[in-house]
Amino acid sequence: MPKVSVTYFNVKGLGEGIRMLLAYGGQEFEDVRVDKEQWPDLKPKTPFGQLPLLEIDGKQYAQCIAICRYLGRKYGLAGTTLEEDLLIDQNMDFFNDIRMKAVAANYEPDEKVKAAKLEDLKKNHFPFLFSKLDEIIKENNGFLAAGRLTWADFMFAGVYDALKMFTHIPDLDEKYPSFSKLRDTVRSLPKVKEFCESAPKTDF
Ligand SMILES: N[C@@H](CCC(=O)N[C@@H](CS)C(=O)NCC(=O)O)C(=O)O
Repeated sequence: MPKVSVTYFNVKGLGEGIRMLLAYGGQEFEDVRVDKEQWPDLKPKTPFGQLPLLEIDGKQYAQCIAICRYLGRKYGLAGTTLEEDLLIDQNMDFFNDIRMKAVAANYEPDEKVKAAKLEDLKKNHFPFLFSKLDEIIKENNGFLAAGRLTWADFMFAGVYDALKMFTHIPDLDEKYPSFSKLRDTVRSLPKVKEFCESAPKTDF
């Protein structure tokens, strides 16, 4: 077996999909979690100055969606046609667009501007985006695409709790039960469950 490690911060966020996919594939890996103090030294040694980072036999790979897509292909969780792959990518990118909107507002340094941006998202953008996402998941038998489990669901499940926090919509789970259900479906897959139970506990 190759020597594999995943390096990320001690949260689920963008690293969790990769961790869960490796667990699903039965690949042993070192789950490296760096803290704020270690990060400045490591940053220049990563491909793009960011985490997560996947290492396979000493070779580094970055960009979480690309990594999840690669692991999905490896473990039989990709599309069966080019068009199915396109739909998986399409819905993954849509979900990521929502995430990026929420993240951008939260990283706004001016508190007043931040509050205004969040308000605008909640009023004018999230209702459309989340109902669309809900519709997509319902049309796909509870999954993000292809009507069955794919690698994109692992990204979704890893990021969902962080996204929820960034939206500041405390009843997101109640408004759209399909979201937390999909997260739980992935986290309940036998080998994934085992990983989640043994991993450090984090809120998001
Ligand atoms: N496009 C990258 C984004 C990675 C990213 O934003 N990583 C953040 C943590 S979630 C990071 O490394 N932040 C620390 C920094 O930029 O110094 C991916 O998908 O992997």
